[in-house]
Amino acid sequence: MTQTFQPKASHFINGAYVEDTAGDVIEVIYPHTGEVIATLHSATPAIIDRALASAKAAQVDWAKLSGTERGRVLRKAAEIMRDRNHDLSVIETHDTGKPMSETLVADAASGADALEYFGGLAGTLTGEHIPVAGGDFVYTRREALGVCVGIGAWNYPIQIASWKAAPALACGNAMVFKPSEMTPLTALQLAEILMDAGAPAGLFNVVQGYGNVGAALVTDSRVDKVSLTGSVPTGRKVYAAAAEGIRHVTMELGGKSPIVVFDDADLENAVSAAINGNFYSTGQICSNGTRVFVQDGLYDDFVARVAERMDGAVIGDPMDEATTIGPMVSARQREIVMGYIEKGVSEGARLVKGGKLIEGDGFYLEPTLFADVEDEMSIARKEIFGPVMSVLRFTTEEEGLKRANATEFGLAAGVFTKDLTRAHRVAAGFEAGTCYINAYNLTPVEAPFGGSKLSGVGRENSKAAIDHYSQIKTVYVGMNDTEAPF
Ligand SMILES: NC(=O)c1ccc[n+]([C@@H]2O[C@H](COP(=O)([O-])OP(=O)(O)OC[C@H]3O[C@@H](n4cnc5c(N)ncnc54)[C@H](O)[C@@H]3O)[C@@H](O)[C@H]2O)c1
Repeated sequence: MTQTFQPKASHFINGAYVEDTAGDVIEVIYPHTGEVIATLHSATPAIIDRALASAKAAQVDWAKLSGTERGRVLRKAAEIMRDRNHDLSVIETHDTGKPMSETLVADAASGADALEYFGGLAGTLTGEHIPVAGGDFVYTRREALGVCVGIGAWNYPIQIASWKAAPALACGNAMVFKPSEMTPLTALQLAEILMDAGAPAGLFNVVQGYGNVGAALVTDSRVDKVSLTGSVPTGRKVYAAAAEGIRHVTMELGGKSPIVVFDDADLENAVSAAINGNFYSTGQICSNGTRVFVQDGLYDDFVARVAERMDGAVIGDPMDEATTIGPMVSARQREIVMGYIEKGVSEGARLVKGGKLIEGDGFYLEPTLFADVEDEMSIARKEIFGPVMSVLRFTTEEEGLKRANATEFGLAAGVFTKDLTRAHRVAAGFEAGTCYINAYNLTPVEAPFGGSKLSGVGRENSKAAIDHYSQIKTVYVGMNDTEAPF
């Protein structure tokens, strides 16, 4: 019998758990067994109203604190999150199906990094002094936006919540966060941690719900900023809805990123990057390098070596720390991925390995390798969001780069080569927000992360995120008599 993870109530508002059973039921399912591990309720209009009202009220005094005082709370929260890492990882593994070997190092751990980083930055946020003609001067104040709404995807629940909350709170904002209905549990834990760290009630609120709850939040007149992590279709809707109220937005959306491997690349490193960039989190990562372009001279060896190393994957119980591949998040997501695998075969790609559904209660499927993939095939164009690697052959640098960029997405891109000048030339040529040279999919909080083209607007993490959670007020100071024509 699977452990259950029923929280005290569905929502966290004004410093306390709150329930309203009138909302639609949300069943939380453990992807390893298909069993229900918690039952929550989607937010009703009354719950949404309470959450926004408490955020609005809490923000005023929070913004009056010094950055150092705000930062102290965030850094304390980072410490608590690290202390609770194991328990948080167990919940995250049950919520998402991702193996403990990942959640122990990549989820709450990254969330804690964000809280610590922005906690440190909070006290450094200042405006500037600008001398102008005649002894007058201008100074700027970096001010909070107000109430920020965060909306999360299901693949990195506590990481996404923390990556949004940390810069928002550091800048003096309050937040109402809506996790994905698929993975609603750990955002509540973040709310508890912030309270335990000394955050005022109402500063960080969690409301559960389906897309309609997200939509209601985005259009409320009390909301100043919306940060979404999700798919492009949802991004389009949320961006448009936010535009109605001229709200600030950050859009972290989908991708179909390329990894370009040249003949002179270190084969094992390139293969490792392609494995991580396609199979980590069972392929459910937005920035995955799902189109692997390999130059002629290395092509056959590369495909053979990936296939060989795939034999080392340990698929199964995500609670076993030896497991490296867990189930897909849901039966539905597995169905979508199986549909793409079938398309890959029917459109003529060479299925080198995997491709089959694994029977049982959990939502498992085999990690899958396609070679001889052509640019126009569905598996080379669409975001699959599953463990499916497509290898494509290329000959010249110019051709490789052109084909790598021939996508509507622009989230990430990687190049593997030992040629220093080529590495930088290709990185400069990539149409993507986050690029890698001889590395892939590393997302330290110190570095900006985000997409270009349809993959999004704005940046998370790093100092760049501050610009997306604050605004500049200009104060002109007259030091002279004011002249008028009459
Ligand atoms: N760029 C990034 O940082 C990043 C990170 C992780 C995932 N993603 C992307 O997320 C997608 C997978 O996640 P998903 O399936 O949860 O995405 P999704 O777009 O289906 O849902 C994302 C969130 O939006 C909410 N939502 C749905 N409709 C809404 C509406 N009309 N108004 C407001 N909110 C609404 C959902 O309830 C959910 O919380 C993939 O495309 C992936 O690439 C991007």
